[in-house]
Amino acid sequence: MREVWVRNPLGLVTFSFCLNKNLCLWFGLLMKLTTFCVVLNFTRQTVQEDKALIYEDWSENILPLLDSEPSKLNSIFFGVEQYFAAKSLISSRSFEIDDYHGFGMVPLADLFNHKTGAEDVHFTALSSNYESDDDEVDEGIVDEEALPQNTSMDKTEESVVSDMECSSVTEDDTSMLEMVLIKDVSSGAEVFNTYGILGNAALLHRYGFTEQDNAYDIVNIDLELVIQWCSSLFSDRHSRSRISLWRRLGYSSGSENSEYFEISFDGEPQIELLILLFIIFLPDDVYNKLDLSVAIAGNCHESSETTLLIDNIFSLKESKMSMKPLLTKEVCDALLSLADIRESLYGLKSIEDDIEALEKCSFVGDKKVYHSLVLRISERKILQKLRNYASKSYKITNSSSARKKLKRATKRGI
Ligand SMILES: C[S@@+](CC[C@H](N)C(=O)[O-])C[C@H]1O[C@@H](n2cnc3c(N)ncnc32)[C@H](O)[C@@H]1O
Repeated sequence: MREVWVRNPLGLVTFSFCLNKNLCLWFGLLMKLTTFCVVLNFTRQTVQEDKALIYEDWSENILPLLDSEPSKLNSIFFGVEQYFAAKSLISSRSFEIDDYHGFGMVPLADLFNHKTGAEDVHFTALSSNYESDDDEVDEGIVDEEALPQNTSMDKTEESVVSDMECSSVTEDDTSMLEMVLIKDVSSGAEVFNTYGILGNAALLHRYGFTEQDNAYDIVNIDLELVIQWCSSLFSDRHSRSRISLWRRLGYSSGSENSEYFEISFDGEPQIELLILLFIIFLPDDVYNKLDLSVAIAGNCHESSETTLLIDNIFSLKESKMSMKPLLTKEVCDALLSLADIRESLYGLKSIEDDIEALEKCSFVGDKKVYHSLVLRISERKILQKLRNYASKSYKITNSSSARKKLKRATKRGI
């Protein structure tokens, strides 16, 4: 394995890593073995699923070695707890390099701490072999031409760079990864990378830390929780049939036992949740018509009313602009109830108690307590925004329908 300094055509000083493909592939394989999902939507279920997968890996790959006779492994170092610890360490220091290399641990690249949306360095693929359908293969891989043309390196460093092994780097070298400084960094300041656009639960799960005021933070509401709430208002039969229709309309996602809805940092619920709540509150006759239309199949709807409803629902999926019709009083009240039920999962302590505890807690002292408090507070603030969203949306929808009623009445001369 070797590393070289190179200058790219734009004059950016970059540091390239020569990847040992076998090493990368090995770690890639390791990552795949445990199917560690590097997706935005980390949830409680993801943590549980990952734990189960890691346990499965350990049982399949390590346990037979321990059980084999004569075993050369000291079981003290190869228990499941040790396996979890090693796996966490690897996971916190590896990332998806690109489509070609998959997951890997890149020497030096793991030096950088993460900053959401304000990183100083990017990793770029040198060779066209890395190119995927998208121009950007992952958050760290960028188009060099889009980068700023200045660099914080001074002349002395540049000349050192040009003296080095530039000639050994070719455009088609599939083993090269380039690190580009994308903005000036003051001398002595920390240089940050980004591990991606991740909410606090994802950061905590994968890397063991959180960020205050993380604009990509989200809260998940499990489908299970929605089902429980629904069953408290309606019969089980009602809940089951409405959820089934929602699924048949194609709005469910993920596996049946790990479905959830996201609430964005601004408190906006995922449209799929609004559609489900809307379907739950449909009057029986409208529900029956819709159900029949869906059963009859595809697009040959019998009544124009049903067609309109389905069309509305489908166009809602494409455009956020038309979310308003979904925000009926019942749906908004349901959102308020769901926010309360979700909040009750944090236990008896109020958000104010959490804020007070965070003020007293030091970042360096008890990291676990610190980061769990940041996560709780951030999520609870999002739930508060969800409540504001529900109250505000209802007021807006209500006042606009009141205006429409007034207009109609005026036209009729009432
Ligand atoms: C790839 S390493 C980064 C370099 C690391 N600080 C080191 O000591 O080599 C990833 C780990 O660094 C820590 N880390 C990275 N960014 C952080 C941040 N913004 N705040 C707190 N810890 C961070 C976390 O422990 C994470 O698991």
